[in-house]
Amino acid sequence: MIKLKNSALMRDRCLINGEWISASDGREIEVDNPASGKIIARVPSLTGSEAETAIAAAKAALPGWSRLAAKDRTAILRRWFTLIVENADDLAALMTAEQGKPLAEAKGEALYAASFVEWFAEEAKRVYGETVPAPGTDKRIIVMKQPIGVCAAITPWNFPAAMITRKAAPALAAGCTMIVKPAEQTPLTALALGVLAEQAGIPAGVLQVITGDAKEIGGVLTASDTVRKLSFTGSTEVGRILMAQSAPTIKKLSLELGGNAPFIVFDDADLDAAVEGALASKYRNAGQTCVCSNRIYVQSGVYDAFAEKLVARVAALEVGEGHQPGVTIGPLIDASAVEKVEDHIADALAKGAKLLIGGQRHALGATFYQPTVLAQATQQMKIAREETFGPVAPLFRFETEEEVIAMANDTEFGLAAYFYTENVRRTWRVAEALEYGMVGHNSGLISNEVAPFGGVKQSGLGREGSHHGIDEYLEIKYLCSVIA
Ligand SMILES: NC(=O)c1ccc[n+]([C@@H]2O[C@H](COP(=O)([O-])OP(=O)(O)OC[C@H]3O[C@@H](n4cnc5c(N)ncnc54)[C@H](O)[C@@H]3O)[C@@H](O)[C@H]2O)c1
Ligand SMILES: O=C[C@H](O)CS(=O)(=O)O
Repeated sequence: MIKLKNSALMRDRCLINGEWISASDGREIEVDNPASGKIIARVPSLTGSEAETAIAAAKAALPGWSRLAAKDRTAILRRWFTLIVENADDLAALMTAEQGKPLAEAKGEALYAASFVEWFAEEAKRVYGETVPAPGTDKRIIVMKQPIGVCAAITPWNFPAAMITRKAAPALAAGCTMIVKPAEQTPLTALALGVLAEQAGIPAGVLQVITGDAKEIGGVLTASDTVRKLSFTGSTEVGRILMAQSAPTIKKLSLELGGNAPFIVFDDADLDAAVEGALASKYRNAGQTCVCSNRIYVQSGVYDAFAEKLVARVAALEVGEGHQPGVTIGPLIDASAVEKVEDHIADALAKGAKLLIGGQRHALGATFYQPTVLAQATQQMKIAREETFGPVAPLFRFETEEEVIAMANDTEFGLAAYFYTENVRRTWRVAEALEYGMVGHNSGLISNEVAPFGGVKQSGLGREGSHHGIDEYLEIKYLCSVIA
C-alpha cells in the first residue's frame, strides 16, 4: 500500500473528457514496485476504440480552450503548478513506488515537473507575432502564431512526472489539447497529475491521461489525422517507429530520444569538481537518464588520480529501496535492464577492461545492481557504442584534445556532453566541436526548465523547455492584406 497524504491521488482509472473510466472489456495492466517485484496497482488497458474516444474529446475541447485569453490559461496553469508543489511529497511517494528512484530524487523530480508548468504558464502570455514591411504600399503583412491543435504525448518510465509536464505544459499554454500515454511501468504518477489538473480547473477534454498497450494506443494516436502533433520521449528505436507511423498524416514531431553522453576530464580540470560532476551525471536515477554520462574520458596526466577519487566516492553510494533514509541508488526498472548492464560489463571485461569497483548484482537481489567503475575502456566495447542505462562508469584514457573530440563524436547519438577544463580558450574550442544538443562545462547537471533541452543526430528533433519549447505546439500563419 502506497502511503499518501492525499488519497485522491491514487487513481486506477483513465481520464477522458473529465470522466475516470475503466477499459470497456475490463482489461488491466499490473503495476509493480521494481524494488520488491510486488504488484502495487492495476490500471486500465484501454482499447484502440477508447483511444479514439480520447482523441474525440480533445478535439471537442479545442475551440473553447484555444479561444481563452492567454492570461486565463496562465491562471489555470499556475493553479496546476501550485497543486503539484503542494502535493510533491505524494507524487514522490508514487514515483518511488512505481519507478524505484530514491525519495529525495523523486521529490526533486516532482518540483522539476512543476517548474515546467510554472514556466509555460508565463510563456502562454508571450506568444508573439510580427509585422513585416510589405513589398508594396498596397499591402500589409502580419505573421501570427496559432495553436497546432490536438496533440499526443508518449512518455518514458524514467521520469514519470517531468516528462509529462515538459510536454503538457507548453501544449496547454499554447492553446492545444492533449492525450498523454505514459509508460506502462509508471502510470500512477501520470494519473495523479491528471487529478491535479482537474482540481486546477483544466476543463474536461483539454487533458486526457490514458493507459494501455503501447503499440495499440500508439498506433491509434499516430494514425489519427485529428492528432496534428506527436511529442515522444523514449528510445531512439521506438522514436523511429513512431516517426514512420506519423508520416502518412504529416504530423509535427518532437522526439527526445536516446543518448550516449561523453564526459571529458582534461589535465587542467578541477579534479574534485570533475569527480563530483561525474558522480552526479552518471549515477542519478541509478544511471537511468537520457543525459547520463555513458563514457568518461580522462586525460593521461590525471587518469589515475581521477579513477582513485571516483572509486572512493562510488564506494560511499548507498544502494537500497527508495523509501529508506540515506539511499542514493535505487533498483533498475526491470530484469532486462540488469541483463543489459551485465552484458556491457562482461563485454568490456572480455575486451580488456579492468573492474575497479562493483560489477555484480547487489545482495538485495531483485533489480538492484552495485555501482560500478571500469578502467581501460576502449571504443571497441559495447559500452562505448550503446546507451547502458545503468550505474556503470567506464573510464577511457586519452592524450590529446583532438583525439578525445574525435572519440566523443564517434556515435550516432547527440544529446548531452560534458567537459571539465579551467582553460578558457579550450572551453570555446571544445564546446563548439562537440556534436551534441546540450553541453555542460564544469557541470554534470544541465537539466532545467529555462534552457532548450534536446538532441541532434539520432537523439531527436526539437527542443523542450525554454522559450523554444512552446513553438513546438504552434503553427505560423502569415496574413497578406491588400488595403489599397
Ligand atoms: N531525450 C530525452 O529527453 C529522454 C528522456 C527520457 C528517456 N529517454 C530515452 O528513453 C529510453 C528509456 O525509456 P523507455 O524504456 O520508456 O523507452 P521506450 O522507447 O521503450 O518507451 C517509451 C514510451 O514509448 C512507448 N512505446 C514503446 N514501444 C512503442 C511502440 N511500438 N509504439 C508506441 N509506443 C511505444 C512506451 O510504452 C513508453 O510510453 C532511453 O533510451 C532514454 O535515453 C530520452
Ligand atoms: O532522461 C532524461 C530526462 O530528460 C531527465 S532530465 O531532464 O535530464 O532530468
